[in-house]
Formats: sequence, structure tokens, C-alpha cells
Amino acid sequence: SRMLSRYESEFLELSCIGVGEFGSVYRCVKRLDGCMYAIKRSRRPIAGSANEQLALKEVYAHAVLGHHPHVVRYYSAWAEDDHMIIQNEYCDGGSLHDAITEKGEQGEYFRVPELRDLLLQVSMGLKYIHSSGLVHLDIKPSNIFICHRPSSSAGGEGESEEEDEGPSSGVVYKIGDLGHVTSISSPQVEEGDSRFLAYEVLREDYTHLAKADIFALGLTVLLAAGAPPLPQNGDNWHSLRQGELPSLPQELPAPFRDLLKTMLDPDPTTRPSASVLCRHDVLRKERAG
Ligand SMILES: Cn1cc(CCO)c2c3c(c(-c4ccccc4Cl)cc21)C(=O)NC3=O
Repeated sequence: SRMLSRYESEFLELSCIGVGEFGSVYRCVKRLDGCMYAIKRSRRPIAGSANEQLALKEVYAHAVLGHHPHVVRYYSAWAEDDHMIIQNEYCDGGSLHDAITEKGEQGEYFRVPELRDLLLQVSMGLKYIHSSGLVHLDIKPSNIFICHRPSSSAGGEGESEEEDEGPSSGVVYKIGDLGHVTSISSPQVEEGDSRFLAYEVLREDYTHLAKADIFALGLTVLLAAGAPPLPQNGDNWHSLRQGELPSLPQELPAPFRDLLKTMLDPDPTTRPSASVLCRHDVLRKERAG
């Protein structure tokens, strides 16, 4: 009989949770430890192709980025029968894109306390990525995953010292999909989703790449706040990059609105760093702004 692949021998495939040009993602149980994992299987890229570079960047990034409560955890990666396989932490709450869509269908959207929680948690993840000398370059709702309980796969990570009493609502946001990650110092930029792309990156100015992640996070939070779907190009694409905030179905407190405005500033040096965001009084737990 055909030798079982490592994927088939080590894992029980429960369901397909995502399909894209990248490949497919499955919710799996590892037979040995009984824990749930998210496993992406993609066609092995042609040796020496750009896709091979992307696949390798993803694994290198996970290897460099140890463990952080707000970055999806990596467990293993291997190649077999013409496929690349990566085994990550399974987040049981779907993606932020799913959550925004579900609320939108009920005419609902994230309220200020939830928006501050989201922005603070993802800022902590970005601070960790940026402090490791890397940039994500594809921050957007479909790449932010939700865990409803302490990490639903192998034992959850102890929260880093930054997290005081941990998240209020029990929702934990984690940055995932490191396929576009590159080094801040010697960047080989593979542009992410154009809807979230900062103008300076389109112009191939890579001198402030970490601030491109901040720009994308600003648009991500606005979508959670109920902003209409983002343009991929055209006049509206440009007006969002000239300091114009999109219309929202809710009035945000001025300090919070101003913070989002600075995150979208056309000048990347004006945008706050992830580190500044983590200690920004608008985002701290006590009622600040
Ligand atoms: C489509 N999709 C749905 C989910 C589950 C959300 O409740 C998901 C996950 C991941 C990924 C993923 C993204 C990029 C690379 C590798 C993986 Cl496993 C994709 C996922 C991942 O790394 N962890 C996930 O939970």
C-alpha cells in the first residue's frame, strides 16, 4: 500500500476552513496530543520561483518570531508529495473579517470599547513583530484570527508581562499569515492587499515599512467600526491616503478618532509606532479617551 504521508499519519482532518489561490486550510486534530491545529496545505512552489520565496519567508518569519500571545503560533512545516505544509495554532473564533461580516449582516459593528481592545491587542502583536526586526505587510481583517478561550490548541502561552489582567471580554486577537513578512533592514517587499496598502509602499519607498503596518491596522479598525468596504484603486483609494477618514455609522470620541487619523497620516513618520500605541492613554484600560 502507498506509504501514508506525515499529514495523514500524524493528523485527523476534521474540516476545511479556508480555500484560496494559496492552497487550503484544514482544522485537524494531532493524533498524538489530541490538540487542534490549523494546517495549510499548498502546492509546492516551483523551485526558485517568487512563490517559493513567499513560502520560505513565512516559515523563516515563524521560526524567528518565537511565541507571543498576539501572533498565531507556529508548530511545524514540511514538504511532502509535492505539497508544502505548515501547522499552526488553531484559533477557534474565526477571523476578524468573519466577525465584521457577521455583525454587518445584522446592521451591527464594533463599539468603542471593543475597538480599543482590538487596536491594543493587535498593536502588541505588531510591537513584537517590529521589535524582532520584521514587518508583516499584509495586516487586514482576514489575517487577524480570534481565540475565544486561552489558546484552543496545545497549552496556551503565558501572557507576556505587557498584558495586565488580560483581555476583558475573553476575546484574544492574533496576527496570522506571515506570508508577506520581510526584514525591516533589508526588505524584499511583496506587496499585500492593495486595499490596505500605504501610498509610500506603492511608490516603493521602504524607509518606514513598520508604519505601513500601522496604516493597514488603522484601516482594519475603521472597517470593524463599520466603515464601508475599502476601494482597491481609483479616487476613493487616493482620498483615503490624503488624510480623509471614511464615513462611519457611529460617532467616535474625538481622542480615539484623532488617533485613527494619525495612523492613516500620509506622512509615515507622523503615524504612531506600535510601541507608542501600546502605551497610548486612549487605549489604556482606565477611562482615558
Ligand atoms: C482560513 N483560516 C481559518 C482559520 C481559523 C480561524 O478560526 C485559520 C487559521 C490559520 C490560517 C493560516 C493562514 C496563513 C497561513 C497558514 C494558516 Cl494555517 C488560516 C485560517 C492559522 O494559522 N490559524 C488559524 O486558526
